[in-house]
Amino acid sequence: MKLRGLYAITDSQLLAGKFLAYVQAALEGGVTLLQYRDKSSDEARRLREAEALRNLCERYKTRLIINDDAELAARLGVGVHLGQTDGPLAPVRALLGRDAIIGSTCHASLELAEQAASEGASYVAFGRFFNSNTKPGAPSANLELLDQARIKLHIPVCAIGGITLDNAAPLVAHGVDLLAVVHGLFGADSPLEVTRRARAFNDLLQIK
Ligand SMILES: Cc1ncc(COP(=O)(O)OP(=O)(O)O)c(N)n1
Ligand SMILES: Cc1nc(C(=O)O)sc1CCOP(=O)(O)O
Ligand SMILES: [Mg+2]
Repeated sequence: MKLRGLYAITDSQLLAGKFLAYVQAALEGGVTLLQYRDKSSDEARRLREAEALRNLCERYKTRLIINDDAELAARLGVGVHLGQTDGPLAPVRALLGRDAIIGSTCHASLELAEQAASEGASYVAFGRFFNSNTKPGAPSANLELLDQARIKLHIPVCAIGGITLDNAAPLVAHGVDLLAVVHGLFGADSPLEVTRRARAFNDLLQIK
């Protein structure tokens, strides 16, 4: 199955007090991948929330990805996203098995992306493409990189960083498969608006 569509990423601060309601609203609108991103060290809460997300994802046939934490991903039988400082990919592929989705942050580097692909990444993520509320200091990437990536890479390409409904179209036109979004999806005033945004991202990607 080729990975293509909206990649919703949770944010513990942004979703405080409305976590499951907003995630469910996004799934209702259509989400290809859901990433549980929680940078805290509260292991008990992380396990509880990740289990709740796994149950929700099963209902909506969405694939769950855990940010940073391969052990938690293995425990739940789901995928993982690894950044450049989150450890090597190959042992995680061995731990999670060949069918697991493993993503790799490659910033604006095709070399990192080719290396990740050779180590068994399921997709590579480039970013950030725009100003990001969630991670303002992330290194920036541009559209030309996506053109190169389309030529050189044979795995799905994800774009991240400040993506909204107003700026996502050029990313799609330059061949992005996955649009990874925090604020542009979950920074909404109501669950209904989250669902509307998810549907609109899918329309941009021509996902039914
Ligand atoms: C889809 C996606 N792309 C990039 C990242 C960033 O990963 P990383 O560089 O490890 O930074 P943190 O998210 O861990 O702060 C991501 N999480 N997801
Ligand atoms: C987690 C993350 N990683 C990035 C990178 O460029 O690697 S940008 C980012 C934050 C994405 O959130 P928002 O959609 O609110 O900008
Ligand atoms: Mg990380």
